[in-house]
Amino acid sequence: MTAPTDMISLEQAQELILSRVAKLDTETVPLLDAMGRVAAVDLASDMNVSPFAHAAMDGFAMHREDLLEASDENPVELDVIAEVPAGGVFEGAIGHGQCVRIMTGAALPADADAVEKYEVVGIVSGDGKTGSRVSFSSCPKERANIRETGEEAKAGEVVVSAGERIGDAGVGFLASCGVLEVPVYRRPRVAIIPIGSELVEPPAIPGPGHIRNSNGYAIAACVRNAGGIADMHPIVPDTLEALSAAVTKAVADHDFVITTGGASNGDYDFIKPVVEELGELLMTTVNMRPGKAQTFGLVEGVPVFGLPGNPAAAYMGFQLIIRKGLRAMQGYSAFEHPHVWAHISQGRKKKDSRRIFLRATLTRGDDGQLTVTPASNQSSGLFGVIQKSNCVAIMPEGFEPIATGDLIECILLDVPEEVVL
Ligand SMILES: Nc1nc2c(c(=O)[nH]1)N[C@H]1C(S)=C(S)[C@@H](COP(=O)(O)OP(=O)(O)OC[C@H]3O[C@@H](n4cnc5c(N)ncnc54)[C@H](O)[C@@H]3O)O[C@H]1N2
Ligand code: MOO
Repeated sequence: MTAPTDMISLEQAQELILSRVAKLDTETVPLLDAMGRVAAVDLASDMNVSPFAHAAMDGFAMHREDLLEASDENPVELDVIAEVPAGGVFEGAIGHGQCVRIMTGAALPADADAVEKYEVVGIVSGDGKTGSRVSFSSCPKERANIRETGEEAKAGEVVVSAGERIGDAGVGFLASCGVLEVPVYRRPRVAIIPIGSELVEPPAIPGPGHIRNSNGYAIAACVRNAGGIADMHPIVPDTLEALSAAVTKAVADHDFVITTGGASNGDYDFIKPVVEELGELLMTTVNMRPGKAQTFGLVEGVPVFGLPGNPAAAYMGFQLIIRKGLRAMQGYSAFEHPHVWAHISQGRKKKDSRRIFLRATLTRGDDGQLTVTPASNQSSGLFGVIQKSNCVAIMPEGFEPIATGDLIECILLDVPEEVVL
C-alpha cells in the first residue's frame, strides 16, 4: 500500500488523478460552442443527408442505357431538353435520346441514372443549353457523379455518438443534420491560487525579495487550453491559516482547485498539511524532474492539486498530471500527448535518478530525421525556455547517460491528445 508521502511514479500519479475525478454534469450549448467538446448523448440526424440525390458535377443527366454503345469511334448524340440549376427541380420526364443540363448540387431528375461532366461532352449544335445537341463518346458508370439521398446519414441515424469529440468538420456535419443545440459535458470551473509571501501581481514592480506571480497566469492559460474555466484567485501569503481559508472557500464553488508554491518541505510550505487537515491527502511526491513536489487530495470531495512553486515544475505537473483529470471531467477519452523519437544533438550525463523532462526543440533535417536539442538552461525556474521550446525530451529513471545521436522519446505538449503521430 502506498502512503501519500511516498514518491510514486508519474504513471501512478496519472492513474490516481483519473481514479479520483468524475465526469461533470452536462449542459446544452449552441452548436458552435460545442466545437472541441465531447457530446454527452448520441446525436441523431433529423433527416436524410443529403436530403435528395443530386449532381456532383456540372454536366448532363441522362438515361445511361442510351449511352451503352457510346465510344470515340461511335459517339452517341442526345438532345438537351432542359436546364436545372442548384435549388431547381426538373419535374418532367427525360425521354430516350434526351438529356438535361444540370449544375453541381441540383436535384437529379427522377428518371436519370447518371451524370456526365461538361468536359467530356461534345457540343454538336447550339451552346450546350436547352435546344442544343450534345455528344457522348463513352458510357458513364452506373450512378456516376451522383450524390445519393442519405449518403452521409439516414433520417434518425446517430451521427455523433455520446463520448465523441466534436471537431470543426463535425460542427458542419451536425448543422446539416439539424442539430443546433448540443448536450456536452460542462467545463470545469478551476480555482487557481498562487501561494507565496514573496509574490506580487504583475505589472507591479516587485520590491526587494519579491517576484511577480507568473504561475497564476501560466496555469490559467493551461486550464483554458485544457477546456476549463480559469478563475485566478488573489495571492495567498505563506501561512497555514490563510491557505486553509483560501482552499476552504475555493472548494465551495469550484470543480477543481489548483495551488502553486508551498508544496515542498520548507518551513513555510503548507499545502500538504492544509489538504490533510481539511480532507484526504492522496499524494505528495512524484518521480519526475522538474516537479517532484506534487500534492493531490480531496477536500469536500473536490480535487485539490498543489503544484510546486518553480514555474517549469508547476507547468510539468499541470501538463502531465492535472490536464488528464480536467479532460476526464469533460468526457474526453484521449489522455496521452503524441510523442516522437528523435536523435539527441548532444550526449548528457544523468546525475539525478528521477525521470527528467528536458525542455527542448525538435527539428527535421533534410534527410527527414528528427533531431532534438535540449535548451542549454534547464532551470526549473524558467517559463521563457518553455516558450521557446516545442517539446519535452525524456531521460528515463536511473543514472544511465545518453550518448550523442541516441534516440530519445519526446512529448509534444502543444499537440492535442487526439493526434496520432
Ligand atoms: N531542501 C529542499 N529544498 C527544495 C527541494 C528539495 O527537494 N529539498 N526541492 C526544490 C524544488 S525541485 C522545487 S520545484 C521547489 C518546490 O517547492 P515549493 O512548491 O514549496 O515552491 P516555493 O518554495 O513556494 O517556490 C519555489 C520557487 O518558485 C517561485 N514561485 C513560487 N510561486 C510562484 C509564482 N506564482 N510565480 C512565479 N514564481 C513563483 C518562488 O519564488 C521560488 O523561487 O522546492 C525546491 N526546494
Ligand atoms: O520539483 Mo523541482 O522542479 O525539480 O524544480
